[in-house]
Amino acid sequence: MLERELTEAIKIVKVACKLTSKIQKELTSNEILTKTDASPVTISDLAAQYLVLNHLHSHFPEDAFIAEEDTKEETIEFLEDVLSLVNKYTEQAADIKHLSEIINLGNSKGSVNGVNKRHWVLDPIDGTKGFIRGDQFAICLSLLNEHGDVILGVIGCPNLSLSKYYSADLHGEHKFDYAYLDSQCGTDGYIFFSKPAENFVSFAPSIKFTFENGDFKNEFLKNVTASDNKINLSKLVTLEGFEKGHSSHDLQSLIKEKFSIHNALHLDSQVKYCLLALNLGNVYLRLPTSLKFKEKIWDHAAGNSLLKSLNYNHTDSLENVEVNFYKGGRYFLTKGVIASNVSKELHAQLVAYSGELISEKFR
Ligand SMILES: Nc1ncnc2c1ncn2[C@@H]1O[C@H](COP(=O)(O)OS(=O)(=O)O)[C@@H](OP(=O)(O)O)[C@H]1O
Ligand SMILES: [Mg+2]
Ligand SMILES: [Mg+2]
Ligand SMILES: [Mg+2]
Repeated sequence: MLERELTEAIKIVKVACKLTSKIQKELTSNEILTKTDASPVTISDLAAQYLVLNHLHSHFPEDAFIAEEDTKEETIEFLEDVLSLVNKYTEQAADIKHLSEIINLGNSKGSVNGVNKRHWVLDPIDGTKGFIRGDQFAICLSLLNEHGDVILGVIGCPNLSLSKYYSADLHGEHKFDYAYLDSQCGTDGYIFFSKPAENFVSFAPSIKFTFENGDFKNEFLKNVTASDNKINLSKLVTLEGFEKGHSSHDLQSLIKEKFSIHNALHLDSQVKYCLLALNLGNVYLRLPTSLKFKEKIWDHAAGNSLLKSLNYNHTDSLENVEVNFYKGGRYFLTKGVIASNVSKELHAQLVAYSGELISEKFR
């Protein structure tokens, strides 16, 4: 099931990884704009969105798209830079009209339209601030079926090296030799992918993917299973954002205090979900900094695909309800996110305390 979708998704995420990691090293300030919501966008966010949507649209013309970027706010000079980047990279000769049309395919409002279509959900660069800083970022692609269930996810992590996050003291003996896998990554990092219906999650150094007869082959594919899970509760690790404006670091610290969690990783993007899937981290905390902020589905859908495949927990941070990718169209109706690979009982306790803290802070 979904073999063709997965193959094409991996293929194009791999291309986007190559493009973005190359641009990250040479990005200049005139290739960055600030959007009206005060968040940054770069020429490579738009170029990656074009490449991914163009590829998927040509292979799956019936499908709709929800993607983060559009061309409304960009100046013409900026779009011309995006176009020359795309044309140089693909050796094609697209024009601004085609470029804008493809990028803006991502404007679907989703199921709130009452349109029962499959939707590809794309964050062409998740963690743009991390990307600009030279840190972690991810290309996050997922597919929702006609009912809005996440049925496939691919996360490309061009800047990820896993051995950095593995410690024998915290994680004990581990199934994977991360130092060896890292040595196979070159400059392209990792690709994670999953199919929840089959409880399937896998990852591999992106450079090692090859495509034969329309299918991908990779001698380094490593399958992840929930039963690999030997979590030592006294050594839990939280996964939190890097940017203090994106999640409430102060409330998250109170949770760590209450549950005696002494280890935390702060890093940008859905790379956090990848570390959770590998049990290199255990509790993803994303408590809101304001109740006005609406979480976007492209910031969590691909990560949800990994977690769902492993039967890990993925809920709101106010109430212990599963995150939902169709009721709110492009947005979550709920506030904040907590994800974990701990027991359902412990997860419920974490969310209950988080809910108390949030209610108190925003009373
Ligand atoms: N105020 C606020 N609250 C919550 N989330 C916000 C906020 N502002 C931005 N964003 C979104 O954060 C996305 C990046 O997520 P990260 O997990 O990388 O954030 S961080 O590590 O905490 O900085 C980021 O995604 P990208 O724009 O794709 O980088 C935004 O969608
Ligand atoms: Mg994002
Ligand atoms: Mg983004
Ligand atoms: Mg953004």
